[in-house]
Amino acid sequence: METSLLAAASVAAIASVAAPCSRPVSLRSDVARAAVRCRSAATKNVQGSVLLTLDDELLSSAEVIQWESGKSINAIAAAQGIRIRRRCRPRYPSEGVGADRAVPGSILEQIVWDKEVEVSQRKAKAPLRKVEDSAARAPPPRDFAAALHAASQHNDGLPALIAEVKKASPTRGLLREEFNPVEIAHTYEKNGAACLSILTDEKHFLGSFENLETVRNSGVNCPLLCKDFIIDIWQIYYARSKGADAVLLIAAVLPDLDIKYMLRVCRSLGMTALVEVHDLRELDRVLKIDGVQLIGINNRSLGTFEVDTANTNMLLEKRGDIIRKKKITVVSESGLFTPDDVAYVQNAGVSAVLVGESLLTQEDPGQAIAGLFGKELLH
Ligand SMILES: O=C(O)c1ccccc1NCC(=O)[C@H](O)[C@H](O)COP(=O)(O)O
Repeated sequence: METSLLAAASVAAIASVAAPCSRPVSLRSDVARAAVRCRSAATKNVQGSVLLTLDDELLSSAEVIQWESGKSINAIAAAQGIRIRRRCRPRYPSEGVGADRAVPGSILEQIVWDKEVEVSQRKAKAPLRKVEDSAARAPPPRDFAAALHAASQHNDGLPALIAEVKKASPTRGLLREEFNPVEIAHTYEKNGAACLSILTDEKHFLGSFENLETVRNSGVNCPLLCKDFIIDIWQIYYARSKGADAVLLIAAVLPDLDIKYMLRVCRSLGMTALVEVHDLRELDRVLKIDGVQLIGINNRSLGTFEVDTANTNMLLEKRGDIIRKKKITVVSESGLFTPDDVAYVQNAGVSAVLVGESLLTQEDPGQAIAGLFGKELLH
């Protein structure tokens, strides 16, 4: 696995990461119980703020029992094939205290551990109630899924483009020396991008919420995906308050119950969730969750960084029928560089592509879009 300067620097930082934060697991159980009790009314969480009005049961009784089973969240996640261990969640005796917990098993686990510390610090400065109020005052969200659908219908037969604003990444290090997110965003939109993906993770991607907010306020019209590693609903409200129209929910990180819960939070805010999978087990988990509109198939393994567009083809060969039956829109993500790459994933059945590196590493990202598709996109 190629390690970048960013990854090396982060490994050094992980050693000093703060002790697990103190968010009690019981909070989740309390919310779960409250959600079950108040199925058709506004639900208040233990901080007393309104989470969302439930139009149907948020959690089945079986799921509440699961939370209250005394099993650790990591044990529940591991049973779903999730290899990312959560550090900030209290450890149960059964999980042991071995030194193995000090070293991340993958860059994704490292990102999640860093994210837990970051979110904990942000929440200390801006509690959920405050961020909910900010989100409520933000201009209404744009329809991310509708923008993709419209573009895929009028892109002269080509898939819709989600163009990514990303300065650096763990695999490639610094992608673009001269990085002006607003300039890149406008160039993308002018050259046919249907939506934009704005990296907001600072530590591993040199992104920021300031970038998201300035792009939103700069007159860009297309919907914006806050590209971050969501582990807590607080982040969804915060992204909305900064102008995001969509967020990414990564199945390799989030257990089913988190995804289900976060989908409802997104719906309550009028936002779209792009639910990302990499393998068949994750796809099958997500296909069992009601309310999923968009599935992103990441061609990059977030564990090994290997990138293979055949991943999109393989998963759609196996599950394309059920996806079409459920009218789910599929986005192929990562490792797309040429018109042949785009044609390959489109023939597999996707109607949108998410592209970063191949656009950002070229002098003119706008011309790079025409190069990627083999012709200019209609816009
Ligand atoms: O891009 C990385 O190195 C990376 C490493 C670990 C987790 C996520 C990572 N990237 C996020 C993405 O999924 C990509 O930014 C996005 O799909 C665009 O991919 P690309 O066109 O290859 O830049």
